[in-house]
Amino acid sequence: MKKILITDGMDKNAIEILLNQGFDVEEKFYPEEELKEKIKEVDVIIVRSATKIRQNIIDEALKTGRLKLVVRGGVGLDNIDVAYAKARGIEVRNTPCASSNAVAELVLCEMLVLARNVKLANLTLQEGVWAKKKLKGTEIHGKTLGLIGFGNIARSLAEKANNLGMNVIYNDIVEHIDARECFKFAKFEEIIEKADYITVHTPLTEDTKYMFNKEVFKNMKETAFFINCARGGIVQEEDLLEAINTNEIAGAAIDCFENEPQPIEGLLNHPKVTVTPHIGASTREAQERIGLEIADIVINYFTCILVNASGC
Ligand SMILES: O=C(O)[C@H](O)COP(=O)(O)O
Repeated sequence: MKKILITDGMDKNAIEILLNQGFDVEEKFYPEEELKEKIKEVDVIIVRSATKIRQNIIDEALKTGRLKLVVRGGVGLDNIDVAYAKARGIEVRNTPCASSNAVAELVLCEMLVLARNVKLANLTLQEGVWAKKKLKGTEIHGKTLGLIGFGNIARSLAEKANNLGMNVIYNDIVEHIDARECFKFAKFEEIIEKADYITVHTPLTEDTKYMFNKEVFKNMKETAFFINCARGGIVQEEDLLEAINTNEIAGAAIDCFENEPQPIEGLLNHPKVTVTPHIGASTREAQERIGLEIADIVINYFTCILVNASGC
């Protein structure tokens, strides 16, 4: 019987599907040292972003040769040493589209929260201060949204923002064809200088590490907001804090931190920074879609192996 280990949770219906297909499923988080042992006993491991599948874990798996498939329920693969695993015959898969809408909706929510000073309004009212006069906000309608990276999430967000009357400009490694000409390709520097909301949607790689730093924040508008629902590490967080404290930018919304689950204090406690604990993909709908896609990936993987083995 093929054994599946799920370490960061998975939709219950999808687990049911795997059980009904005859897989032996264990759902439990193992800290690194324990995972080094556990990984030797499983054929498949299913993770989100909390579990790290680094070379040391893969090396342990190779001692028994049982691990065949690593599935990332979600998009970012920066917690898995993909090339190392694949070079050793272990397949790695993710679910690249299933959570796009959920993350795009969170970014949209963050823009409105920033525009209308919702965090400050909450904090002051909870302290008994009726700060109505100080809380005059702005509207996102008519403002410019600058997207850095134009993959599935950014495109979903671009559509929504466009429907709400925003101008959308984007930068990516390639210029995308947009027949309706709703979204305009722009240089990175141009987006930084022009946009009222800058939101990053790239993976964390050697090229994007600290892409947002002192120099970049210095060139943003004083009224602009910065949003990161992509990955910590793309942003130099100390530089972001300084830019907000010196009024170089107006504020930020951060869902992904360099050091999770213990972000730096300065960001957590700042009245102009909205913080959430990496919940972009955490909607019921997204997790259902992710679960079903994972079940499909696992079932297809083993079906193909059987078909190939029988020489069909
Ligand atoms: O890369 C992703 O899919 C998102 O960052 C969500 O990560 P999570 O599954 O750990 O919430």
